[in-house]
Amino acid sequence: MIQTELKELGLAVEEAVTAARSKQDSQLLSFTEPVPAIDPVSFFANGFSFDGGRIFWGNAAGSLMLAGAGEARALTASGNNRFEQMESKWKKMIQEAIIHNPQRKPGTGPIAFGGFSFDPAKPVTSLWESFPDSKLRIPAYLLTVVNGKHYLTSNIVVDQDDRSADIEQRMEQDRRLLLSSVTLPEGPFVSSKSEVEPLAWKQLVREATETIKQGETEKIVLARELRVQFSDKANVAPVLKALTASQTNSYIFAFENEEDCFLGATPERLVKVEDKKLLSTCLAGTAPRGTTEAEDNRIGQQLLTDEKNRSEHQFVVEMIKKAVSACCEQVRVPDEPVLYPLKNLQHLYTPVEAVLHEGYTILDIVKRLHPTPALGGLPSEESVAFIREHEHLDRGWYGAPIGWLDAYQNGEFAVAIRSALIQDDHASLFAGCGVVRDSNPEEEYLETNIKFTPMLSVLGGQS
Ligand SMILES: C=C(O[C@@H]1C=C(C(=O)O)C=C[C@H]1O)C(=O)O
Ligand SMILES: [Mg+2]
Repeated sequence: MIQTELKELGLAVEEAVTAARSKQDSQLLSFTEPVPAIDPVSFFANGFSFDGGRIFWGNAAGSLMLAGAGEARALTASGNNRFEQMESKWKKMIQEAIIHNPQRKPGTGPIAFGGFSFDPAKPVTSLWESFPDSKLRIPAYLLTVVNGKHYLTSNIVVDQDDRSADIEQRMEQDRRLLLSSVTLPEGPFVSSKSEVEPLAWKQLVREATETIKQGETEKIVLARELRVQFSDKANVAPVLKALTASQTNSYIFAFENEEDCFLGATPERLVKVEDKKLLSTCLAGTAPRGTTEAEDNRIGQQLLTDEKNRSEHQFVVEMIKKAVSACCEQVRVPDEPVLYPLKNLQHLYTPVEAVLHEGYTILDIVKRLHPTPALGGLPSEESVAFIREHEHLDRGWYGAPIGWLDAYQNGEFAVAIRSALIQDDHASLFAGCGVVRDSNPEEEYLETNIKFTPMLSVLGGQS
């Protein structure tokens, strides 16, 4: 990494052009500067015409938001060692970049943002054909809002025959467009919806409980799909606006790939790393919210003591604790879960804190954690094999890590649940649940129904 001391954009661009000429290859320049406040959803909306697609991220704490437009570079990897491949591609790219980012705030500079498929060994159907096994994108333009301060990072690929003046002019035009105020278009409206094979899904839940009773596994997470048709091509920006407003306590994410957009509001952190401090989350076990405070409390208390839900949860705690302990010190995990309330439902929640051992990166942790028993099952290999063989759904990026990392060893990945894949005038929504020994197919079916509601309502499918 060449950390430039240059203050002026013009000088940085000239330095990049000179570097491109001397190595006779393209040069990535990343230039970060403070900018006046702008709503990240407006920035996202303004970015619709940039090649490659847009990205969006808002963390559950509300302290970091990212909005990106265009694609300066893309890193892809496939197969079993996709996390290692990604790590080495990312390191190489950062080493060769010219980076101007005096303040080095988390989530600024040349970040890589993207996701991974749930199971690279499962055949891909046409549904997810534009989403590779794994893809991290370095957006051309990135707005970072961190602790209320706004930064713009421009990631520019400079070629040997580029002229500095032309590049600066193009950047000036782009930033004027992206930072301008905008009126958001109308959100989508669902004209029809259809559940994919609900009866076959319930039957599969029954089969999973049989498999568990035979002692082959202890927990298997099964998911299903709900398809919705819109009256017109769907606009994503107003959906993000609605999710940000309605789903507090959740990570709001979007990854647009050309015409398709995968987005959601997930409560489930996989891992966060900042200054070597690691946070992970065990989230499993579900109940609805009550309509009155008294009813809500009663349901919550029941959830906290319910054996079936506690067992779903405990499998996750044990696995995450073990995986984190293998590469961290000072691992702290409370003995008992607490409630994690969301708009439409509540979960059992156990936070995990630790300090990363020297030499480990966030992608090492993502690799060790994915899939946790919150999305795969326990033991992992057997439950994922069951899902691969029996589940009809092509999960694609659903249920898998989505998030970002920066050049300073910070990053955060969430588990992409409560999500939808929007494709032009239709979308697929995904929801799953943890099947254990005494799961009841009808109850699990109802649980997945509630898990569809956060996305369904912002897509104009429910009041
Ligand atoms: C699989 C999903 O959620 C997971 C399953 C849960 C459960 O079965 O209780 C709860 C939270 C998540 O771990 C989903 O929302 O699609
Ligand atoms: Mg459950």
